[in-house]
Amino acid sequence: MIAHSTSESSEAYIALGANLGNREQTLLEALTLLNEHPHISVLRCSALYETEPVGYVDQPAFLNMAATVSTSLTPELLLAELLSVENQLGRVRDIRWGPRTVDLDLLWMHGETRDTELLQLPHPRMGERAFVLVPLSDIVPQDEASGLHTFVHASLSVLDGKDGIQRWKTCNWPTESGHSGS
Ligand SMILES: Nc1ncnc2c1ncn2[C@@H]1O[C@H](COP(=O)(O)OP(=O)(O)OP(=O)(O)O)[C@@H](O)[C@H]1O
Ligand SMILES: Nc1nc2c(c(=O)[nH]1)N=C(CO)CN2
Repeated sequence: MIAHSTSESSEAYIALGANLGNREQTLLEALTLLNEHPHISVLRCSALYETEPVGYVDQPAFLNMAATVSTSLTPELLLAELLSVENQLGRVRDIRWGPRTVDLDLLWMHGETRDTELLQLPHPRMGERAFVLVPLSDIVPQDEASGLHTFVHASLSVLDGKDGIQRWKTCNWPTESGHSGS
């Protein structure tokens, strides 16, 4: 039998990015849609950061943020929900690392590792990306026993710096929660 969810909840960390359309509204709407899932609760969100594109540079600036969720879903089903929210919000996949209405990456999940084509966990590129680490550092608690706090700060200290990352706005979700289409 395939396990769809466990009786216990785990914390998971998600990176969000957008550089097409109304970037802020799309990110907030992504949080709203995730939170509407019966087995996902959004617990914390970082500030919104405006970031220069990395990888494929000929594209508009991104807004990036990070969020903590509590979920009883397996990592595979949480990823499926992230991909579903991307699709609901109009994500089209064409250029690798290219422009997108929204990108939701599963960064880390308590006690879980995966190394399949579908899902790599922890996210293999998170330690190289200031646009992920800076928002994540807003929401990873200092007393976090998993080592994630240490990982985030150690990775940030060896990156060239935080150039191209500007704190843009405090996240007011759920007060300003975007529209979920209803
Ligand atoms: N931890 C993960 N989070 C999100 N997607 C993942 C993860 N591990 C593997 N994937 C797979 O990667 C595929 C491509 O994801 P996506 O198009 O968002 O990549 P990208 O954001 O362009 O690049 P990157 O993977 O470098 O962030 C997804 O369909 C998913 O199956
Ligand atoms: N600044 C920034 N650059 C990127 C981003 C992103 O979210 N922010 N996402 C990418 C593919 O995951 C590629 N490059």
